[in-house]
Amino acid sequence: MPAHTELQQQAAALRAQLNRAAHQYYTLDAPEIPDAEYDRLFQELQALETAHPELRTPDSPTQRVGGAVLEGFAPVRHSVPMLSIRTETDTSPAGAERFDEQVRNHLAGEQRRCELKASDPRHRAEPLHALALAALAGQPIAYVAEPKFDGLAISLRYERGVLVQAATRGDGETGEDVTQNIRTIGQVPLRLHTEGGASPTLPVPPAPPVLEVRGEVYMRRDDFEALNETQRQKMAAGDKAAKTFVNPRNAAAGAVRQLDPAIAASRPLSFFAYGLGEVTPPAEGGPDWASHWQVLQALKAWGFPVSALARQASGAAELIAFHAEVAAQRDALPFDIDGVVYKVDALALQRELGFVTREPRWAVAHKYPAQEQLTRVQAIDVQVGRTGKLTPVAKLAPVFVGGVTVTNATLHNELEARRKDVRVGDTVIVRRAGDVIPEVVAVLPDKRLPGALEFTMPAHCPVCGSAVLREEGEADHRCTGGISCPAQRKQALLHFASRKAMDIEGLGDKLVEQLVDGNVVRSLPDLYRLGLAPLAALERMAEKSAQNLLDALQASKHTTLARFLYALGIRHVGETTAKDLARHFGRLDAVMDANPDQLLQVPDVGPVVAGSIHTFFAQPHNREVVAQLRAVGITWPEGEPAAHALLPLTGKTFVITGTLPSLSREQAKEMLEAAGAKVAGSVSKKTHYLVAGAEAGSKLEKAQALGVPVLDEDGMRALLAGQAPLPGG
Ligand SMILES: NC(=O)c1ccc[n+]([C@@H]2O[C@H](COP(=O)([O-])OP(=O)(O)OC[C@H]3O[C@@H](n4cnc5c(N)ncnc54)[C@H](O)[C@@H]3O)[C@@H](O)[C@H]2O)c1
Ligand SMILES: [Zn+2]
Repeated sequence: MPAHTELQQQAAALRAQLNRAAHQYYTLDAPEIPDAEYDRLFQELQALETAHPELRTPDSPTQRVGGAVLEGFAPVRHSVPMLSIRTETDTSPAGAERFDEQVRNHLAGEQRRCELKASDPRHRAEPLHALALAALAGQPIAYVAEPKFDGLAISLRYERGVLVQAATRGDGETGEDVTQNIRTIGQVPLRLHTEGGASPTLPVPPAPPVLEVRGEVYMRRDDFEALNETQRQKMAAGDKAAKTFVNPRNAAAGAVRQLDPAIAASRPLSFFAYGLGEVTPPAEGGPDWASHWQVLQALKAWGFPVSALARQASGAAELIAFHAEVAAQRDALPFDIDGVVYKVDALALQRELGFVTREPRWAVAHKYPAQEQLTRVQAIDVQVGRTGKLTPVAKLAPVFVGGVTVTNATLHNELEARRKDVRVGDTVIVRRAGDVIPEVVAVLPDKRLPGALEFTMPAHCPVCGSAVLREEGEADHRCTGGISCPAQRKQALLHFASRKAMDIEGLGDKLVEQLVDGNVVRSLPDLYRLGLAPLAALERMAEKSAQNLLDALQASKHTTLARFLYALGIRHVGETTAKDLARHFGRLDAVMDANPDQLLQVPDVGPVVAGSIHTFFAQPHNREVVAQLRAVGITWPEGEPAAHALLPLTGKTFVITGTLPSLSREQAKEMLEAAGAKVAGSVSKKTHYLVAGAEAGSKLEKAQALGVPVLDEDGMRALLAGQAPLPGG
């Protein structure tokens, strides 16, 4: 048993560590350690203080909630404090059982106090609530189970149904006035929906004079990824102020606690309501809730988003089932949750249970495996993708995060790796949430080993040795080896075979791996030269599946030009662009021989895409691949060559206005477009002709002012028939 002063020092050290982390997290929205690490230290301190209550100090993080009010925000005093929730970190079902047991134990304790003699100071005068007695008699307790959203708590104050103030939790007693920022969140009603209601099936209670709604502001994962992608692009473009966010929670907290509402407005935030603060009921006909579930229904009726996952649950068994069910959905949810919350449903029982320091006794947060963990970088590898993009990947000491063991985490590109300054040997925070690839989000600088070297991108492709290039204004480095690079060959084959490309069923990862590694397939046309015997000789390949693959290859030979173009894996040519190209040019040769100017004629093709297509077909080896693919029998129906370029009105822009004598505007538009013209919605300097009918208004005036030639329907028809000279053209 350590000496007492030693324990004191241990407690003081933990408190210092936790206080620093809490400041970083709550006040600065920039945590330095993962939550799991914080929770571990917190529990260590809690255990120490429980074993030795004399070590507890009033300023201990175990005795307080949240953080300080930031300078610049007006403080808001919460008339009903905003508390924390006790955390159950045992992620197994036992966590739910323990909570149910604790609730019962507390009620049993109260019952014993009732039974004591009136002379005993521990005696309790008023009897236990009937629901408590029922629970003690062995009836399952009614709970509500909800997801625990990973965002930041907000209190919304409505007076006579109108949002008047929004505040953060702060230290639980005093929060920050963030009304301006919260108003920018579309999901937060500015006025309670009391008439008609948000849902026609729910009875809508009248608005109480004062209603405080408590809930969580959060950022959806897709919004978060998009925000970080934008930030990365800004950084690549040289914006020094831009930075990426560690996780959706911090991005959301940073946006809400932002002194400039314009910035807050530009960050995509969402909201879930889950409870109430102060409520002043009207004299009569006001809310008369008996349960938390009823409160949630009322919130929904007033127009607040309430999670569809929230559910009534009877006894520990149903809590356990809920925990498991939501766990199974966790990765697929559009937002982060770090656990579920169980709440005693009956408000009378909640009152009976009351609070301890910073937490209600009637609720518990039952956690899931953390989505962020600490681990060590053992190496930084560079992977080469289908298009030759080089991605630095941190090889990690295996770590259980977000429910799976992670050994790789992306560093995106050299710029990101350097900005985060990830080095071999570093202790880092890894995040894995949902389907997103695990990511190193930050380094713990204190734990860096001496002599650790800064990361640099290799000058040569680690797979094929070709030179590595970074295009002007691009964040990514690329291998210049093309499909001669084995890394790109595998990916090129997989892409070629994929459903939206040549759709070769049965040609998956494992097989491609074997075909390329075994040098059986060196280029795309090799696929169509495969014989039954060598295929059937491959690992995990029976003659039957080999034959199936040959059949699939045979079937894939009849395709469309769009699929074929997409299948070639030309950089920047996705499915849509491939379709546009096929429609525009009709024939493959026309695409291959098009110069960038001609490519720019294709709708939605810009200079970058045009350049990429042109470069691709300028490579002799790519033309060779195409020729061989055609030689092995790949065919598609070819259309009219470069039809538009030969039409009489190609390159001319028309605007149509007013009522034409015999044509609808839509018909006129179709006729013009069939002749190669573009039909625009408004007149500008770039307009070549205005076709005007009766009651032409401002467009006619504008055309006249700009000197744009004006045609009537007959004039247009003449032009289409090639009879009139092109005036002004
Ligand atoms: N990484 C760090 O350095 C660091 C530092 C301090 C705290 N933290 C993290 O912050 C958390 C600390 O807990 P806390 O005291 O701030 O509160 P908490 O997050 O554990 O629990 C209370 C909060 O849960 C939220 N919540 C989400 N869904 C809810 C629901 N359905 N019903 C009710 N409440 C719901 C509310 O915002 C409420 O304020 C822990 O997860 C801890 O790891 C991390
Ligand atoms: Zn290469």
